[in-house]
Amino acid sequence: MNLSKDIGIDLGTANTLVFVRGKGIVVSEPSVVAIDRDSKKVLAVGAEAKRMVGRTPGNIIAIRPMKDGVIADFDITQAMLKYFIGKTNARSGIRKPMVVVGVPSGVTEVEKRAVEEATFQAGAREVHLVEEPMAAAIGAGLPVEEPTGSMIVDIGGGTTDVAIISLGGIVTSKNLRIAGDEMDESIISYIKREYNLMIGERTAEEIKITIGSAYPKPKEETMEIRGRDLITGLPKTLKISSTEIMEAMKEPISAIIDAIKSTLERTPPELAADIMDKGIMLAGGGALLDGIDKLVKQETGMPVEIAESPLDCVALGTGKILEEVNLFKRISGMSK
Ligand SMILES: Nc1ncnc2c1ncn2[C@@H]1O[C@H](COP(=O)(O)OP(=O)(O)OP(=O)(O)O)[C@@H](O)[C@H]1O
Repeated sequence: MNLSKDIGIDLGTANTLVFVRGKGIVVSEPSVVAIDRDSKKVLAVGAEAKRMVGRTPGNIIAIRPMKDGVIADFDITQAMLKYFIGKTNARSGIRKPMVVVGVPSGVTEVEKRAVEEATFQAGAREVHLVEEPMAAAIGAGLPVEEPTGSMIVDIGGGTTDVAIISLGGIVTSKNLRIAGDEMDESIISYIKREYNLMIGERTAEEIKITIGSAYPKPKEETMEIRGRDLITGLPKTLKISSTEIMEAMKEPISAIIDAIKSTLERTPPELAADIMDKGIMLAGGGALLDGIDKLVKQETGMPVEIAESPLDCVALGTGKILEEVNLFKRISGMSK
């Protein structure tokens, strides 16, 4: 019998997912915390707090404590983790849980220690960190332990991780602090520049998910959006097209393509040959962007596949690491 309910966490910029050993993913919520500005009291966490973003009265502020994949606000991250871990009932076990947390590749030692510390404070007995691209590759079902090259591109909210993995280790990787959030920001600036209309972050994300694409759509789509006219100061409705949105998001998307290309350029020839055969696996919420697979294929000439549940890969990977002790021992880069 297990005395503790061990858990795996994808502590993401946009979403936090928690995997409980033997159960699977039990929490999947936005990484948002609403607090009272004066008392600093936490009022809501997760989905409930996200609904408040951009709609909060003066004394309530909604905070995304993770930025660019790392902790931007320590106390709030810790409160958020405590809440999510609490939701799993993991602390009701006889022993406190062992926790495996995914962190972006390329985070500094200081950033790693902050994640560890926040996880301990939130009630963990033992904390192990795994690099997100490794966890994502495991979660996407890539044969990370085999002597063959696998390539994973994890496009999240704050970071894009690109990695070539072989024999349980990351051979080459690149971490880019450009991902889904930058796509939203570029939609905001495009609409401001072209139409003098101010829209919020949530609207921008909705536009991206509804009509955004990385590759021309077979048929143009349109969408009505609402915002505040910067000249009159009044609310205004506007119709926007998928072609415009594709144009608006060009910069962050080409930065992601460049990161993929430069990682391929640094890949040892034998492994590059494996990738040519087996292709590139896309994971993270950004893999759901319409046409991103087509664009990556066109720009690299490699076969491209989208993971089965792109948003769940890192959490599923941390879960597999918890469940398979041997895998845990064999993959390098696990740190305590
Ligand atoms: N259908 C979709 N089309 C385009 N983008 C999407 C779609 N669904 C989700 N996203 C984007 O995916 C991002 C979130 O992905 P994910 O949950 O993998 O990130 P995260 O793990 O929280 O972030 P990070 O890895 O940077 O810490 C957000 O920017 C979200 O807007």
